[in-house]
Amino acid sequence: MIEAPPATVAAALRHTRTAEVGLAALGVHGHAATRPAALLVPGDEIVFSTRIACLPVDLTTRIVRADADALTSVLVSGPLPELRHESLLAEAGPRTLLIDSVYWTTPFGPLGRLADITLGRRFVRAVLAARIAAVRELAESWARRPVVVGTAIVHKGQLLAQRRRYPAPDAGRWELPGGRVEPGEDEPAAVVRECREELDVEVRPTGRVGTDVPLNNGMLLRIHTAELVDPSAAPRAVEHHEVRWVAAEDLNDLDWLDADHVLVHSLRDLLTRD
Ligand SMILES: Nc1nc2c([nH]c(=O)n2[C@H]2C[C@H](O)[C@@H](COP(=O)(O)OP(=O)(O)OP(=O)(O)O)O2)c(=O)[nH]1
Repeated sequence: MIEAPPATVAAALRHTRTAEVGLAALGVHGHAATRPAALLVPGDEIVFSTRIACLPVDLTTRIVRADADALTSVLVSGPLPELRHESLLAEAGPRTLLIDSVYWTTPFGPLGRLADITLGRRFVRAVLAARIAAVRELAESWARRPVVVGTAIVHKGQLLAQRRRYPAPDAGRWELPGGRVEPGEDEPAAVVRECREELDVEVRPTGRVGTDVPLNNGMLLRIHTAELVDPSAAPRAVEHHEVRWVAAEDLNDLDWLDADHVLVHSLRDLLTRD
C-alpha cells in the first residue's frame, strides 16, 4: 500500500530513478539505454548489470506498457529464456495497492531450478522490495505537490491541443488546455474553469488518462478526459496562439511541451480505444 493516488504511483514506477537508484543498494546497476528522459515510455530499454553467485550478469528489458494502471516490461536479452515484470495498480481509497509479478523461465534444467529456489527467488524478492521502497518515497513526495490539470478533450476521434504564446522557452509549443488547481477547488472544477477561460467552451469531465508527470516547477501535471457539453461548439484560442483538433496518427508531429511528450502514447491509446 502506498499513500498516493494510482496515477502518481504509476509516474514513480516510470521514473528511471526508481529503476536505477532503487536497485543500486543491492549491487544491481541499471540505466535507461534508449532515452535519458526521466519518465520511461513504451519502447524504452533498461540495461541492468549485476553479479549473481560471483558471476557477472547483464540483462536488458523493454517497457511495453506505461499507463495509470500498470507498468510492464519484457526481456530483450539476458541469461534467461523468458522474463516478464508486471506492476499492477489498484485504487484503494486515498491509497494505491501495488502488485508486482515477475514471471521467468530458468535455463540449465534441474540445476537451474535448484539455483532458482535457493538464490533466484530470494534475489528477485529483494530487488522488488528495494524498488518498491524507492517508488513509495517518490510517489508519496509527489502526492504532496500542487496539481496542474491538463484536459484531454476528445471529439469525433480527435484530441484538442493548443499552442502556447508564453513564456519564451515554451512559446510555440503544444500542450493540453488546463492550469493550476485553485485553493478549495476540486480537479474536475478546475478543468471546467480552465477550458471556459482558455477555450470559451463548456466541457464535461469524463475521467482520467495517463500517469501523472512531475514538472520542473515543483508541481504535478495530471490529465483529465472531457467532452464538449455542446458537440457543435467550436473552441477558440483565447490566451493561446492556436487550437487544433489532432488525430491519433498526427499526435507525434506536434512539438509538445517536455512533460506532455511522455503522455503522447496514452493520448494515442485514448483516441484509438474504441
Ligand atoms: N495547462 C497545461 N500546463 C502544462 C502542460 N504541460 C506542462 O508542462 N504544463 C505546465 C506549464 C506551466 O508551468 C504549468 C501550468 O501553468 P499555466 O500557465 O498553464 O496555468 P496557470 O493557470 O497556472 O497560469 P496562468 O494561466 O495564470 O498563466 O504547467 C499542459 O499540457 N497543460
